[in-house]
Amino acid sequence: MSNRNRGDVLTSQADLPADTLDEVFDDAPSTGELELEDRASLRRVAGLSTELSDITEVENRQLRLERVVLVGVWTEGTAAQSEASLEELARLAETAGSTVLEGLVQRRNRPDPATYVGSGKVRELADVVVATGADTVICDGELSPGQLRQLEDKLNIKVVDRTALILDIFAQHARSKEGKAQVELAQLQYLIPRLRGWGDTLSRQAGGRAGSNGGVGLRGPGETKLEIDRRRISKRVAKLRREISAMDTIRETKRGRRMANDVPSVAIVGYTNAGKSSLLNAVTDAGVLVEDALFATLDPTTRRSVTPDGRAYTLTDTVGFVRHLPHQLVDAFRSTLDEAADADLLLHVVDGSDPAPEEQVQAVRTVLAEIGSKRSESLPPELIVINKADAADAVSLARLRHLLPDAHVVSARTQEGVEKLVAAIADRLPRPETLVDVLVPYARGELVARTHSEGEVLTEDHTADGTRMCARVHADLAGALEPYRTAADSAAEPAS
Ligand SMILES: Nc1nc2c(ncn2[C@@H]2O[C@H](COP(=O)(O)OP(=O)(O)OP(=O)(O)O)[C@@H](O)[C@H]2O)c(=O)[nH]1
Ligand SMILES: [Mg+2]
Repeated sequence: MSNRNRGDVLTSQADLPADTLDEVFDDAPSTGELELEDRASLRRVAGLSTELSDITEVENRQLRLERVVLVGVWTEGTAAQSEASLEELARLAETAGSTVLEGLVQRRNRPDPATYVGSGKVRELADVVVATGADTVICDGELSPGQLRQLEDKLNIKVVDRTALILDIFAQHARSKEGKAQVELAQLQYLIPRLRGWGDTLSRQAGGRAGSNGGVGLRGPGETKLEIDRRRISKRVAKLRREISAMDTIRETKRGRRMANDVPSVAIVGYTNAGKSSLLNAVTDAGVLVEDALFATLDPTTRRSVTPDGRAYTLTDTVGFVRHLPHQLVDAFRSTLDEAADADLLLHVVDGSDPAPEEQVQAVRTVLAEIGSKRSESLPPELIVINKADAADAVSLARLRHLLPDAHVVSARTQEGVEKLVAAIADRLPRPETLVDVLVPYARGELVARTHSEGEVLTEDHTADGTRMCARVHADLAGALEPYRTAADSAAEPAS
C-alpha cells in the first residue's frame, strides 16, 4: 500500500459528496513503503494477546486499520491548525499501517454528543465511506463509548478514535517485555469503559459484514457475559500491574547502579519526528533507527559519549510526545519518561521546520509537567534544541529564535550547530565534586585512564615517579585515588 494509491483516490475526491463537509484534507505526507512493510511484519508478531484470546471483546490489538477515512471536528483555532491536526492524524494512521483515503473536517462549536460529527454530516460521511471503499473511520479525538457505538451503527463500519490509534501504534512498536506489558495495561484501561460498545460491534461483525445487525445481536452480549469479561479483564489488569511494579524495581536497581557510577546523563526528549534519534546519532554515531514516521522510537536507547574535554556522559533517546497523548499512556510510559526525569539535563528537541513548533513545545512541556507533578524531585534543567535548521524557512526560524532565546539551532542532517551544541551540553553537565591532587605510579595506569574518562583532569604532568594530576572526580574515584594523594592535596577544598 503506497501513498501514491492514496493520492490517486484523493484526486478523485471531486466525485465525492464532500461539498457540505467544510474542509477536505488533501495534502499527503509521505512515509516509506519499506518502513510500513516493516511495521506490518512487526505488528503481527502479537504474542501479547495470548492470555486474552478468549475474551473476544478485547481483541482491539487485532484492529485492522487498512483503508481509512479520517474525520475531525474543528472547534477552535485557525483552519490551518485544524488541517495540521488532521495531517498529524494521517501520519499516525500511516504509522499504524493504514492507507488514508480521505480526510474530512467539520466546523462545529463542539463535537456532537451523540455522533461526534453532526447528525446531518454522518450521512455524508457514510457516502464518502462507500465511495472510497474504506473499512475504518478514524476520528481525531477521544470519543465516548456511546459516540463510538452510535457512529458505528450509523456508518456500519468500524470507528476508531485517536486514542485507540495511538495505543495501537504503541502496541505495534513496543519491543521490551516491560513496554509490552505497559501498553497492554493502557489498552485494557481504555477498553474497560467501552466493553459494551466493543462487544456490540464485534458480535455484530461476527454475524458477517456490516449491515447484518438487527434482531439478536442488537443489544450486544448479555449483562452476564459482560460481567464475566469485566472481571477477567480486571484480573488481568491487576496481574499486569504486579508484573510492572516488579520490573520497576529491577529498573530502579539498574538506574541506581548507573547513578552510583556518577556518569552524568542527558535525556533527549521532544515531539515525535522532531529528530531526536537523528540528533543522538549526530552526537554519538549511535546508528539508532531513524525514520520519517511517528513513534519510530519506543524503547529508550542509551549511548555513551564524551565531552570535548574528555568527560564521559550518557545520552538517552526517548519516546516522542504527541498532542493529546492518551492519559492511559502517560502513566504507562512514565517509566521511559521517568528515566528522562532522572537525567542531569534534558535536551528538548523541536522540529524547526514544523508549521507550528510552538504547539509542539507546549505539548512536550505539558506532559513533562504532568510527570514532574508526580515526583518529589524537580525536573532537570532543559536545553532547547531547534533541529532541522536546514529545512526550516528563515522567517519562522527567526520567530522561533525570538521565542526561545536560549535555544540552540542545529541540523542533525548537515551537522550544522552540532559541535556548538556538544560544547553547550558539556558546559551544563554537573561536574565531579571532589578536587584531588594525586601522584599515580605508572603501574596504576588504569586509574589515570579512569580519571580521564570519569573525572575532569585540570593539570597533568608525567614525572619520574608517576603521573601527577589535579582533577575533579566523583566520590567513588576519589576513594580509589586516596592512596596516591600528594601532600598538597590536603589543602584542597571540594569544588563548588
Ligand atoms: N531536513 C532535516 N531532516 C531531519 C533532520 N533531523 C532529522 N530529520 C528527519 O526527520 C525524520 C525523523 O527523524 P527521527 O530522528 O527518527 O525523529 P525522532 O524524533 O526520533 O522520531 P520518533 O522516534 O518517531 O519520535 C527523519 O526522516 C529524519 O531524516 C534535520 O536536521 N534536517
Ligand atoms: Mg526516534
